[in-house]
Amino acid sequence: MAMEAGLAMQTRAVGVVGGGSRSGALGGDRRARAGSLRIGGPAGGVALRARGAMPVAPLCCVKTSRGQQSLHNSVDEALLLKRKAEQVLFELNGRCIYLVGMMGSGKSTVGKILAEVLGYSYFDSDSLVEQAVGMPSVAQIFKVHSEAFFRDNESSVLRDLSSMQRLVVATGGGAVIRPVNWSYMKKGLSIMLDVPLDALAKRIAQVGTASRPLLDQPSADPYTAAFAKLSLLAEQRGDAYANADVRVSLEEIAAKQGHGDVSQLTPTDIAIEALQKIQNIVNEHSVASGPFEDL
Ligand SMILES: Nc1ncnc2c1ncn2[C@@H]1O[C@H](COP(=O)(O)OP(=O)(O)O)[C@@H](O)[C@H]1O
Ligand SMILES: O=C(O)C1=C[C@@H](OP(=O)(O)O)[C@@H](O)[C@H](O)C1
Repeated sequence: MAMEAGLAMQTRAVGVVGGGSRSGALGGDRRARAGSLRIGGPAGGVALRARGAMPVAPLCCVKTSRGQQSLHNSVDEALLLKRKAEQVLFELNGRCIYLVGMMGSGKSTVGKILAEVLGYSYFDSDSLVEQAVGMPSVAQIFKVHSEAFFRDNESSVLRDLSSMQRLVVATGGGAVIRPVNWSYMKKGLSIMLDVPLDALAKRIAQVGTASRPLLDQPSADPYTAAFAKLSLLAEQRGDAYANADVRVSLEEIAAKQGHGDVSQLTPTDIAIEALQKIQNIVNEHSVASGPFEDL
Protein backbone atom coordinates (compact mmCIF):
# COMPACT_ATOMS: atom_id res chain seq x y z
CA MET A 1 0.00 0.00 0.00
CA ALA A 2 1.22 3.44 -0.78
CA MET A 3 2.77 5.25 2.15
CA GLU A 4 0.47 8.26 1.82
CA ALA A 5 -2.67 6.16 1.83
CA GLY A 6 -1.51 4.23 4.87
CA LEU A 7 -0.63 7.37 6.72
CA ALA A 8 -3.95 8.90 5.87
CA MET A 9 -5.67 5.97 7.51
CA GLN A 10 -3.50 6.28 10.51
CA THR A 11 -4.00 9.97 10.93
CA ARG A 12 -7.71 9.55 11.30
CA ALA A 13 -7.09 7.07 14.05
CA VAL A 14 -4.37 8.93 15.89
CA GLY A 15 -5.71 12.42 15.60
CA VAL A 16 -7.94 11.85 18.55
CA VAL A 17 -5.94 9.63 20.81
CA GLY A 18 -3.82 10.43 23.80
CA GLY A 19 -2.65 8.80 26.99
CA GLY A 20 0.70 7.74 28.27
CA SER A 21 1.13 4.18 27.07
CA ARG A 22 3.86 3.71 24.53
CA SER A 23 2.46 0.65 22.83
CA GLY A 24 0.96 1.00 19.41
CA ALA A 25 -1.71 -1.18 17.91
CA LEU A 26 0.02 -3.32 15.37
CA GLY A 27 -1.32 -4.92 12.29
CA GLY A 28 -0.17 -6.51 9.09
CA ASP A 29 3.35 -7.79 8.63
CA ARG A 30 5.42 -7.28 11.78
CA ARG A 31 8.87 -7.95 10.36
CA ALA A 32 11.45 -5.48 11.53
CA ARG A 33 12.95 -3.48 8.72
CA ALA A 34 15.44 -0.80 9.53
CA GLY A 35 15.31 2.04 7.07
CA SER A 36 11.67 1.94 6.19
CA LEU A 37 8.35 2.95 7.66
CA ARG A 38 5.65 0.48 6.83
CA ILE A 39 2.34 1.89 7.85
CA GLY A 40 0.04 -0.05 5.62
CA GLY A 41 -0.13 -3.83 5.91
CA PRO A 42 0.00 -6.11 2.87
CA ALA A 43 -3.73 -6.74 3.10
CA GLY A 44 -4.53 -3.12 2.40
CA GLY A 45 -3.34 -1.34 5.51
CA VAL A 46 -4.61 -1.00 9.00
CA ALA A 47 -5.76 1.93 11.07
CA LEU A 48 -2.89 2.26 13.48
CA ARG A 49 -2.91 4.15 16.71
CA ALA A 50 -0.29 6.26 18.34
CA ARG A 51 0.43 5.80 22.02
CA GLY A 52 -2.46 4.93 24.23
CA ALA A 53 -6.15 5.08 23.63
CA MET A 54 -7.48 7.86 25.79
CA PRO A 55 -9.37 10.55 23.94
CA VAL A 56 -7.90 14.02 24.00
CA ALA A 57 -9.97 16.27 26.21
CA PRO A 58 -12.29 18.47 24.18
CA LEU A 59 -11.58 22.17 24.00
CA CYS A 60 -13.53 23.23 26.98
CA CYS A 61 -12.78 23.93 30.58
CA VAL A 62 -11.58 20.84 32.39
CA LYS A 63 -12.41 21.19 36.06
CA THR A 64 -9.38 20.94 38.25
CA SER A 65 -9.87 18.28 40.81
CA ARG A 66 -7.39 17.51 43.52
CA GLY A 67 -4.12 16.22 42.16
CA GLN A 68 -5.38 15.98 38.59
CA GLN A 69 -3.65 17.71 35.77
CA SER A 70 -6.06 19.93 33.85
CA LEU A 71 -5.61 20.87 30.23
CA HIS A 72 -7.14 24.32 30.56
CA ASN A 73 -7.48 26.66 33.50
CA SER A 74 -10.65 28.22 32.23
CA VAL A 75 -13.02 28.59 29.34
CA ASP A 76 -11.20 31.84 28.50
CA GLU A 77 -7.98 29.94 28.15
CA ALA A 78 -9.59 27.33 25.92
CA LEU A 79 -11.03 30.09 23.73
CA LEU A 80 -7.70 31.87 23.55
CA LEU A 81 -6.11 28.65 22.40
CA LYS A 82 -8.75 28.21 19.72
CA ARG A 83 -8.48 31.79 18.53
CA LYS A 84 -4.71 31.67 18.38
CA ALA A 85 -4.87 28.41 16.44
CA GLU A 86 -7.21 29.95 13.88
CA GLN A 87 -4.76 32.80 13.27
CA VAL A 88 -1.74 30.55 13.07
CA LEU A 89 -3.39 27.96 10.87
CA PHE A 90 -3.58 30.35 7.96
CA GLU A 91 0.00 31.42 8.43
CA LEU A 92 1.27 27.88 8.73
CA ASN A 93 0.05 27.13 5.23
CA GLY A 94 -0.01 23.39 5.86
CA ARG A 95 3.49 23.22 7.22
CA CYS A 96 4.14 20.43 9.74
CA ILE A 97 5.08 21.07 13.34
CA TYR A 98 7.80 19.02 15.00
CA LEU A 99 8.02 19.06 18.77
CA VAL A 100 11.47 18.42 20.17
CA GLY A 101 12.75 18.38 23.72
CA MET A 102 13.96 16.18 26.49
CA MET A 103 12.15 13.08 27.63
CA GLY A 104 9.08 14.07 29.59
CA SER A 105 9.07 17.65 28.33
CA GLY A 106 5.46 17.30 27.20
CA LYS A 107 5.94 16.82 23.46
CA SER A 108 3.14 14.25 23.28
CA THR A 109 0.82 16.09 25.64
CA VAL A 110 1.22 19.48 23.98
CA GLY A 111 1.43 17.92 20.51
CA LYS A 112 -2.01 16.36 20.81
CA ILE A 113 -3.51 19.69 21.87
CA LEU A 114 -1.87 21.52 18.97
CA ALA A 115 -3.02 18.89 16.50
CA GLU A 116 -6.55 19.08 17.77
CA VAL A 117 -6.89 22.86 17.65
CA LEU A 118 -5.17 23.17 14.29
CA GLY A 119 -7.10 20.30 12.76
CA TYR A 120 -3.77 18.63 12.04
CA SER A 121 -3.04 14.93 12.44
CA TYR A 122 -0.94 13.87 15.36
CA PHE A 123 1.96 11.43 15.16
CA ASP A 124 4.37 10.18 17.74
CA SER A 125 7.64 9.13 16.17
CA ASP A 126 8.36 6.57 18.91
CA SER A 127 5.05 4.86 18.22
CA LEU A 128 5.71 4.85 14.50
CA VAL A 129 9.10 3.23 15.09
CA GLU A 130 7.45 0.61 17.28
CA GLN A 131 4.95 -0.09 14.52
CA ALA A 132 7.56 -0.16 11.77
CA VAL A 133 9.77 -2.53 13.74
CA GLY A 134 6.87 -4.62 15.00
CA MET A 135 7.66 -4.36 18.69
CA PRO A 136 5.42 -3.06 21.43
CA SER A 137 7.84 -0.65 23.06
CA VAL A 138 10.92 1.45 22.52
CA ALA A 139 12.39 -0.24 25.58
CA GLN A 140 12.11 -3.61 23.87
CA ILE A 141 13.65 -2.31 20.66
CA PHE A 142 16.65 -1.03 22.64
CA LYS A 143 16.93 -4.37 24.45
CA VAL A 144 16.47 -6.78 21.56
CA HIS A 145 18.21 -4.71 18.88
CA SER A 146 20.14 -1.63 19.97
CA GLU A 147 19.89 2.10 20.32
CA ALA A 148 21.53 2.46 16.89
CA PHE A 149 18.84 0.27 15.33
CA PHE A 150 16.18 2.41 16.99
CA ARG A 151 17.88 5.59 15.72
CA ASP A 152 18.00 4.25 12.14
CA ASN A 153 14.30 3.58 12.25
CA GLU A 154 13.62 6.92 13.90
CA SER A 155 15.38 8.65 11.00
CA SER A 156 13.35 6.64 8.48
CA VAL A 157 10.12 7.57 10.19
CA LEU A 158 11.05 11.26 10.21
CA ARG A 159 12.10 11.10 6.58
CA ASP A 160 8.75 9.59 5.60
CA LEU A 161 6.76 12.05 7.68
CA SER A 162 8.63 14.97 6.16
CA SER A 163 6.92 14.39 2.83
CA MET A 164 3.54 15.04 4.43
CA GLN A 165 1.61 18.18 5.33
CA ARG A 166 -0.56 19.21 8.25
CA LEU A 167 1.01 16.99 10.87
CA VAL A 168 2.04 17.61 14.42
CA VAL A 169 4.87 15.21 15.22
CA ALA A 170 6.03 14.50 18.76
CA THR A 171 9.59 13.32 18.23
CA GLY A 172 11.63 11.22 20.63
CA GLY A 173 13.92 13.22 22.89
CA GLY A 174 17.02 12.02 21.05
CA ALA A 175 15.81 12.69 17.52
CA VAL A 176 17.73 15.95 17.53
CA ILE A 177 21.15 14.31 17.74
CA ARG A 178 21.34 13.16 14.14
CA PRO A 179 21.89 16.02 11.70
CA VAL A 180 20.00 14.16 8.98
CA ASN A 181 16.87 14.33 11.12
CA TRP A 182 17.12 18.11 11.02
CA SER A 183 17.10 18.01 7.25
CA TYR A 184 13.67 16.36 7.56
CA MET A 185 12.35 18.49 10.40
CA LYS A 186 13.44 21.70 8.70
CA LYS A 187 10.77 21.05 6.09
CA GLY A 188 8.36 22.08 8.81
CA LEU A 189 8.59 24.19 11.92
CA SER A 190 10.33 22.82 14.97
CA ILE A 191 9.41 23.78 18.50
CA MET A 192 11.63 22.98 21.45
CA LEU A 193 9.90 22.56 24.78
CA ASP A 194 12.35 23.81 27.37
CA VAL A 195 11.46 22.44 30.78
CA PRO A 196 13.66 22.73 33.88
CA LEU A 197 15.43 19.47 34.67
CA ASP A 198 13.96 19.38 38.13
CA ALA A 199 10.42 19.41 36.72
CA LEU A 200 11.33 16.78 34.15
CA ALA A 201 12.79 14.47 36.76
CA LYS A 202 9.68 14.89 38.93
CA ARG A 203 7.37 14.02 36.04
CA ILE A 204 9.45 11.02 35.08
CA ALA A 205 9.76 9.76 38.63
CA GLN A 206 5.97 9.98 38.83
CA VAL A 207 5.27 7.87 35.73
CA GLY A 208 8.28 5.55 36.09
CA THR A 209 11.18 4.92 33.76
CA ALA A 210 10.20 1.54 32.28
CA SER A 211 9.18 3.06 28.95
CA ARG A 212 12.32 5.22 28.70
CA PRO A 213 15.29 2.88 28.41
CA LEU A 214 17.90 5.62 28.69
CA LEU A 215 16.58 6.49 32.15
CA ASP A 216 15.76 3.00 33.32
CA GLN A 217 18.53 2.37 35.84
CA PRO A 218 18.02 0.38 39.02
CA SER A 219 17.99 2.92 41.77
CA ALA A 220 16.34 3.38 45.08
CA ASP A 221 15.44 6.91 44.15
CA PRO A 222 13.97 7.36 40.67
CA TYR A 223 13.99 11.18 40.94
CA THR A 224 17.72 11.39 41.67
CA ALA A 225 18.61 8.85 38.98
CA ALA A 226 16.42 10.58 36.40
CA PHE A 227 17.78 14.01 37.34
CA ALA A 228 21.40 12.86 36.98
CA LYS A 229 20.89 11.22 33.61
CA LEU A 230 18.73 14.03 32.25
CA SER A 231 21.40 16.57 33.27
CA LEU A 232 23.99 14.65 31.31
CA LEU A 233 21.77 14.34 28.24
CA ALA A 234 20.81 18.02 28.41
CA GLU A 235 24.47 18.95 28.44
CA GLN A 236 25.25 16.69 25.48
CA ARG A 237 22.23 17.77 23.46
CA GLY A 238 22.08 21.47 24.20
CA ASP A 239 23.42 22.53 20.81
CA ALA A 240 21.20 20.10 18.96
CA TYR A 241 18.05 21.40 20.65
CA ALA A 242 19.13 24.92 19.77
CA ASN A 243 18.51 24.09 16.10
CA ALA A 244 14.78 24.35 16.70
CA ASP A 245 13.01 27.27 15.02
CA VAL A 246 11.19 28.16 18.19
CA ARG A 247 11.96 27.67 21.86
CA VAL A 248 9.13 27.54 24.35
CA SER A 249 10.50 28.06 27.83
CA LEU A 250 8.23 27.01 30.66
CA GLU A 251 10.17 29.23 33.03
CA GLU A 252 9.42 32.24 30.83
CA ILE A 253 5.71 31.42 30.66
CA ALA A 254 5.57 30.93 34.43
CA ALA A 255 7.34 34.27 34.99
CA LYS A 256 4.92 36.07 32.63
CA GLN A 257 1.98 34.59 34.48
CA GLY A 258 3.44 35.37 37.88
CA HIS A 259 3.80 31.75 38.91
CA GLY A 260 6.61 30.75 41.21
CA ASP A 261 7.29 27.55 39.36
CA VAL A 262 6.42 25.73 36.18
CA SER A 263 4.25 23.10 37.82
CA GLN A 264 1.38 25.61 37.79
CA LEU A 265 1.29 25.69 34.02
CA THR A 266 -1.26 23.68 32.12
CA PRO A 267 -0.46 22.01 28.81
CA THR A 268 -2.82 24.58 27.27
CA ASP A 269 -0.68 27.46 28.57
CA ILE A 270 2.25 25.85 26.82
CA ALA A 271 0.32 25.20 23.60
CA ILE A 272 -0.80 28.86 23.50
CA GLU A 273 2.77 30.04 23.94
CA ALA A 274 3.92 27.67 21.19
CA LEU A 275 1.29 29.06 18.81
CA GLN A 276 2.27 32.61 19.72
CA LYS A 277 5.91 31.86 19.00
CA ILE A 278 5.03 30.24 15.70
CA GLN A 279 3.06 33.33 14.77
CA ASN A 280 5.97 35.57 15.71
CA ILE A 281 8.51 33.69 13.67
CA VAL A 282 6.26 33.43 10.65
CA ASN A 283 5.46 37.13 10.81
CA GLU A 284 9.08 38.08 11.29
CA HIS A 285 10.01 36.03 8.30
CA SER A 286 7.30 37.35 6.01
CA VAL A 287 8.26 40.93 6.87
CA ALA A 288 11.94 40.22 6.29
CA SER A 289 11.87 38.05 3.23
CA GLY A 290 8.49 37.64 1.65
CA PRO A 291 6.24 34.65 1.40
CA PHE A 292 6.06 31.94 4.00
CA GLU A 293 6.99 29.26 1.46
CA ASP A 294 10.58 30.46 1.76
CA LEU A 295 10.84 29.96 5.52
N1 LIG B 1 2.49 20.88 31.54
C1 LIG B 1 2.56 19.76 32.23
N2 LIG B 1 2.44 19.78 33.57
C2 LIG B 1 2.54 18.67 34.30
N3 LIG B 1 2.76 17.43 33.77
C3 LIG B 1 2.88 17.34 32.45
C4 LIG B 1 2.80 18.48 31.60
N4 LIG B 1 2.98 18.08 30.32
C5 LIG B 1 3.16 16.75 30.37
N5 LIG B 1 3.08 16.30 31.64
C6 LIG B 1 3.23 14.92 32.12
O1 LIG B 1 4.61 14.57 31.99
C7 LIG B 1 4.74 13.25 31.51
C8 LIG B 1 5.53 13.28 30.22
O2 LIG B 1 4.79 13.99 29.24
P1 LIG B 1 4.85 13.60 27.72
O3 LIG B 1 3.90 14.47 26.99
O4 LIG B 1 4.67 12.12 27.54
O5 LIG B 1 6.36 13.98 27.38
P2 LIG B 1 7.26 13.60 26.13
O6 LIG B 1 6.33 13.20 25.01
O7 LIG B 1 8.02 14.83 25.84
O8 LIG B 1 8.15 12.49 26.58
C9 LIG B 1 3.33 12.71 31.33
O9 LIG B 1 3.01 11.98 32.49
C10 LIG B 1 2.48 13.95 31.23
O10 LIG B 1 1.17 13.75 31.71
O1 LIG C 1 15.85 11.07 24.71
C1 LIG C 1 15.98 9.99 24.09
O2 LIG C 1 17.05 9.61 23.58
C2 LIG C 1 14.80 9.10 23.96
C3 LIG C 1 13.55 9.60 24.19
C4 LIG C 1 12.35 8.77 24.11
O3 LIG C 1 11.23 9.56 23.67
P1 LIG C 1 10.47 10.63 24.62
O4 LIG C 1 11.24 11.90 24.55
O5 LIG C 1 9.12 10.74 24.00
O6 LIG C 1 10.45 10.06 26.00
C5 LIG C 1 12.56 7.62 23.14
O7 LIG C 1 12.67 8.08 21.81
C6 LIG C 1 13.79 6.84 23.49
O8 LIG C 1 13.56 6.28 24.76
C7 LIG C 1 15.05 7.70 23.51
